[in-house]
Amino acid sequence: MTAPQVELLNMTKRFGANLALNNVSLLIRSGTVHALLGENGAGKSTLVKCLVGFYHPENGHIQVNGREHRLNSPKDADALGIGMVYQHFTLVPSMTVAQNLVVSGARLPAYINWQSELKRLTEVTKKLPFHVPLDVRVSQLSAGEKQKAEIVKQLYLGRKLLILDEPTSVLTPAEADEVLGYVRSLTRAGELSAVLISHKFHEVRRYADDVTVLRRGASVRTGAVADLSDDALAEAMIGEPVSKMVQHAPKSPPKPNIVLSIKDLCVNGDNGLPAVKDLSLAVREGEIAGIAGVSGNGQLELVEAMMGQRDRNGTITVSGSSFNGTRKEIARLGVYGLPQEPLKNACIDRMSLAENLALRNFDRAPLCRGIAMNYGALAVQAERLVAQFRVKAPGLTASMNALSGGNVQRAVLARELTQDVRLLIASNPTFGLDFVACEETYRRIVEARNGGAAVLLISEDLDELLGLVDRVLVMSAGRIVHEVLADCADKRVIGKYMAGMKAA
Ligand SMILES: Nc1ncnc2c1ncn2[C@@H]1O[C@H](COP(=O)(O)OP(=O)(O)OP(=O)(O)O)[C@@H](O)[C@H]1O
Repeated sequence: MTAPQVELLNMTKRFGANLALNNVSLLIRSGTVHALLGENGAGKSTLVKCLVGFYHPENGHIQVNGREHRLNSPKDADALGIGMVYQHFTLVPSMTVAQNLVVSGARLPAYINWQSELKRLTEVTKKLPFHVPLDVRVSQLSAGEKQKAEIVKQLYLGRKLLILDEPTSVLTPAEADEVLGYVRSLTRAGELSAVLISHKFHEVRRYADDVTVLRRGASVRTGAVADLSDDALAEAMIGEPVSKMVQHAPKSPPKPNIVLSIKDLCVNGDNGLPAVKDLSLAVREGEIAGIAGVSGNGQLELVEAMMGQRDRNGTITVSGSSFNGTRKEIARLGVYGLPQEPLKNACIDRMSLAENLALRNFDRAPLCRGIAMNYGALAVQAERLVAQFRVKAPGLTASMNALSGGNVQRAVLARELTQDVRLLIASNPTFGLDFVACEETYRRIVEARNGGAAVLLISEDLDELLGLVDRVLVMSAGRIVHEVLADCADKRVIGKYMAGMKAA
């Protein structure tokens, strides 16, 4: 048996006055998958970053197979066979998968024998239940393939404790099953121990043996997954009994006026090849139109072209006016967005939370008087939005960098959804959110629709999409290949179109 037993004991970590971990202990039994659950900002990432030597706790220590170790840097974790697959990608886009894997080792020889390395790599990938193309540049891979390559990299590096931070958010349900099923089979064979951070209860139930719930930096519940119901886990996460899901306001039928109209849109991807091909669609007032599709089928390029961040051919109009995504047009036409990776695409990470909350209206009264900023009004607005959307942050003046992933998402939601929204473009808006925040996001999107906004929702989560939208459009290889009213939608048919097949 080579899978280690790893124990974290009494870990305490502060960021300034913020106690991110408060005396947390965690036992990862040899050959098991241990799930970590917790609301956004509960301390999950901080805990695992201590385990990979990235953060240094003020107190506490780590034992591997009963022996105490001090992790001063990620190199120490590497030497112990501990590795992590992050939410963001770490592979070099301009290199092939094989090149990335070979140069990822901590110690590189002066001379690389590519032939023998490639042989070794082929041996590793041959055993996998999924395909990872070794000779393709990472920039050409879909998000799902990149995520699989990240996992293969860790296995190739010989990790014995693998930490997976929300690994399935960019995978289709079938891919998620392949990847997590494989990790579980390695743990069951005694070759690996694993930590799985996830917000999805069904994933925890299916793939994890044990679970620990963190709340506000403390471990509040731990045990075998089989002994804990979903309600018990949810209650441990939020600290009170869970009331049933938020009831969405009843929907009113969409109005005939078209808000967003896209005609014959063509957009190239980063590789210079067409990513969106002659795409046309329309979204009406009071309607949520959902774009379903496996990531990497042109959704990103479509959104970027709509928001003026990418060259395009074809026409886009909002409420009858030509739309190029300029700041003036956005304000005049009421176009707001919840983009993917909000820290990168919707925030200025070094600026404060309060400043980021004002990015849409800093140049309008009451936030500015003439050319002078009114910092008092900026703070009042930030306080109101933080309370209303329950953003947890070290303070209003903390930089966006200091917020947990889910709280960045909440802050962007707060900023975008409290404007006069006439068109909302939401791209995987619940990526990384805990279940309470997901429900809140759904409620607010539905409220925007019921208030008369047109909503274009792009989501790789088919269940989420079918639960929210009025009409589904399936995007595959840059085109809309299928369209159906949500009430008549058949998940299997949509799945086939998503996979590029024609339904019978
Ligand atoms: N580099 C940092 N500087 C200051 N505070 C930080 C830093 N990183 C995390 N924090 C704070 O520590 C707390 C725990 O954050 P952490 O990222 O560990 O939460 P999480 O459970 O992983 O959340 P999520 O589900 O949103 O990813 C939060 O209050 C966060 O604001």
